[in-house]
Amino acid sequence: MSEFDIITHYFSSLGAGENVRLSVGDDAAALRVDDGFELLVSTDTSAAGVHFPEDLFPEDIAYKAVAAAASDLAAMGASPLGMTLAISLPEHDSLWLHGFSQGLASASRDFNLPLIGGDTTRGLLSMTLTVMGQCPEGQKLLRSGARPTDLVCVSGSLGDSTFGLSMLQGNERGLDIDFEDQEYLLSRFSRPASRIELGERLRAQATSCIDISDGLLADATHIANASGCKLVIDSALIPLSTELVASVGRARAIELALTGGEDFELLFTLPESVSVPDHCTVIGFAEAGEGVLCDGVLKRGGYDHFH
Ligand SMILES: Nc1ncnc2c1ncn2[C@@H]1O[C@H](COP(=O)(O)OP(=O)(O)OP(=O)(O)O)[C@@H](O)[C@H]1O
Ligand SMILES: Cc1ncc(C[n+]2csc(CCOP(=O)(O)O)c2C)c(N)n1
Ligand SMILES: [Mg+2]
Repeated sequence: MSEFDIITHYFSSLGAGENVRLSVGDDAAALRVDDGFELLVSTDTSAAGVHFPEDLFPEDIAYKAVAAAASDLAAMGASPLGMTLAISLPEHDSLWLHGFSQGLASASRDFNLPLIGGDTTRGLLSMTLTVMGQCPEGQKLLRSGARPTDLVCVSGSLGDSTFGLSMLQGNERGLDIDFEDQEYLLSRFSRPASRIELGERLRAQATSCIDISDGLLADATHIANASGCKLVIDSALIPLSTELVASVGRARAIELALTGGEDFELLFTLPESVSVPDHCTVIGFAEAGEGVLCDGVLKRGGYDHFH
């Protein structure tokens, strides 16, 4: 199969969407942005051995890569318009590519991101997704707007994904974990959610927002630094899944939530007057100062590619 056969066979049928004017097949794609909206663009790489174990199911590799990229649109309060995929493949493996394109199709549907273009090359397994979304002018969510007295909130539950990865890597064999809990925790790593609807709901309400990709402490530090204030967090308030607590106990679950990363939940600040959305939890507040104070101690930590 040639490069162009691969594109035609696996990557050319997911490109239709409400705002897509021109899709796969030309030298560039064209998207329409609605009147009064602005275009938001974000790009994310997923590399074998760095973002996923090489032997993860290809369906999950694709799904996770799209979810991780879509999560940055959610963090900005953007509504999805489309995505491009630059993929490098070590070889032509039709079984692998079939699975990959199935996962890509599911994620494209779930996150409302038509695949409008890309690039296909030979190389170490890696994919770079560029996602595009739109937001009414002036309503996008930034990291920089948190103000003293704002509430610090987080969606969903934290820590599941990093523990799911640890299970996949065979590090948790000593634990006796219920089969359904295992399934849930693994899926939180390989099929993460992306909180697009929550991001849209937070437009013009949240004073700051970020998605949790590097871990709660690291991403809270990004909000604190960008906003020029301190975030005060009570670890006892961090939302944890019953599955994670049943598997590792509360103390380790909190540690995983603080530093694990790839939960792809939203961390945001709200003025006290705004009601907290469903499935979100208040874990602290903002005050004058700098850094992240967790249980009375200034803390840092989380995932860093070069540490
Ligand atoms: N090589 C680069 N060239 C230009 N800008 C970059 C580069 N790498 C990162 N950035 C920009 O730096 C900022 C912070 O990037 P970072 O990767 O920490 O955020 P993110 O995209 O939310 O993270 P994640 O990759 O976990 O989703 C973003 O605005 C990003 O676009
Ligand atoms: C095989 C394997 N080892 C480790 C990890 C954990 N991991 C990789 S990147 C990242 C943060 C976000 O990255 P980025 O900032 O590039 O989006 C985390 C928590 C993984 N997913 N797979
Ligand atoms: Mg992000």
